[in-house]
Amino acid sequence: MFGKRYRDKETGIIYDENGKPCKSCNIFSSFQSATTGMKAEKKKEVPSSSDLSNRGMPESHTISKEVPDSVSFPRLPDVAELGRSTWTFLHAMAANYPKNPSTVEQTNMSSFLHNFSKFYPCWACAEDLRLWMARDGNAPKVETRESLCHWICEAHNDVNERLGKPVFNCDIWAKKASKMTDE
Ligand SMILES: Cc1cc2nc3c(=O)[nH]c(=O)nc-3n(C[C@H](O)[C@H](O)[C@H](O)COP(=O)(O)OP(=O)(O)OC[C@H]3O[C@@H](n4cnc5c(N)ncnc54)[C@H](O)[C@@H]3O)c2cc1C
Repeated sequence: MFGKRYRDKETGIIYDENGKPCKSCNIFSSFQSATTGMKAEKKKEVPSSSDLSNRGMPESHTISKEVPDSVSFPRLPDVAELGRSTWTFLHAMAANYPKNPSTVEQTNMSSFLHNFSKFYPCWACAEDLRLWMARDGNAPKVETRESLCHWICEAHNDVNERLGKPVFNCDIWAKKASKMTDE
């Protein structure tokens, strides 16, 4: 089914408009089996909360009210863990942004990035990002997928520079990143 994004209800695999499995929407193993022509294991149905009651079940099947020790509890990430996950998200978002976005999509992306710079959980990082964005020529470049990939790379480089880390060549990065969904 080309020209349209869709979910294959039978396999659970999600496809992009180019007819290829969406790299950012699937678990890597499902993606691999789809590209090698194997049929992915059908996703198991998640029981609804009403199915989870113990009504009519033998005692051995009753659901414990206690949380098992193996469950890890939510905790706040540190700046590096948060940063790595966030850069992964931002670069992936740019690589999946429309190649030729509509005016509405451009406005929405620009608003998202301005709001992101207000709510990023490391407030000090967010403050620096807002200062960087306010400088001449640093407003979000949302006109095309490639321009957005370039802009996120430049934003990342600004932090890299401040932290004394190597910087990327954003011209090369943006060309590569904006074609990742076509590979
Ligand atoms: C908006 C924002 C602001 C931040 N501000 C601060 C701060 O002020 N102080 C602080 O200590 N930390 C800050 N961080 C976190 C910091 O950027 C790093 O994420 C963290 O230090 C972990 O670094 P890392 O070496 O694992 O690689 P990361 O910088 O997290 O990068 C992950 C991977 O991305 C790739 N990469 C690197 N640069 C680029 C680029 N320009 N374009 C494309 N890919 C690239 C590399 O392969 C790298 O391994 C910030 C994070 C964000 C998202």
